[in-house]
Amino acid sequence: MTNKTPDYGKTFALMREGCAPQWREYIEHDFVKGLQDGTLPQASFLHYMIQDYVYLVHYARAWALGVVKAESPEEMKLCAATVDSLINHEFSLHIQTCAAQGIDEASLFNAKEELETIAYTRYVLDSGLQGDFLDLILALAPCAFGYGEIGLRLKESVYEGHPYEKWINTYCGESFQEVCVEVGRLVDLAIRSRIGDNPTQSPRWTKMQERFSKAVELEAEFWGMGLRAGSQGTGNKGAKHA
Ligand SMILES: Cc1ncc(CN)c(N)n1
Repeated sequence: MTNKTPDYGKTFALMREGCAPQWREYIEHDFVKGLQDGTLPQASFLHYMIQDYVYLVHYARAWALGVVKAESPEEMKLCAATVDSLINHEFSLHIQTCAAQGIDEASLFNAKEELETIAYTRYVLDSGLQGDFLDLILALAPCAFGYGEIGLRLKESVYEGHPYEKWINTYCGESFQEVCVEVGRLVDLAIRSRIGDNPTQSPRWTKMQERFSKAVELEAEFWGMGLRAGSQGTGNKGAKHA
């Protein structure tokens, strides 16, 4: 497993370091280990994918809120490009994986949300509704950076026929990695234009780190929800359980 920190910008490196234990719990979660060695129960994976589709719907709404809250054309364009990448690319992985199990997109869209899904997505949306652009993107960023790092770490373990080959290839793939680099650029740009070149010296830094760290914790809870589903045998096809 590669442990090198990916280069997603200056803020990512600082924020990741600022919540190192929580970051480890996120990217080294048992769910991720199960994806890597293929031992994750299919029921856990399917339940997670259904919930993750719902998560991505709200996550795309939150990026669209970024378009609303942006304060420069570049910020606006980067947020709009991320909305496009989510809806027209990342969604496909979930739609195809679930379709292979007989679950269509309409059922995914109407799936019943788990508490962890509600907690994480509404936290992100509320960060943007009650806060400003920085609050919003700091709550949004761990999603991209974490999956980017996990994708790169798991890349070496994938082989043809690996049960989670498509998932791993999506997140280590060029197009998702490009999104992570662009999100890193956006976060650095937004911070520099609002609070300057030494953000850790800003009175706002502690709150900014808290915003990021909370989203990281919610990511680990989200994996936990997926694992529990497999152990309880609730990860079946029905939208009722979804
Ligand atoms: C919960 C979660 N976090 C992050 C990602 C990567 N976009 C995702 N699909 N789902």
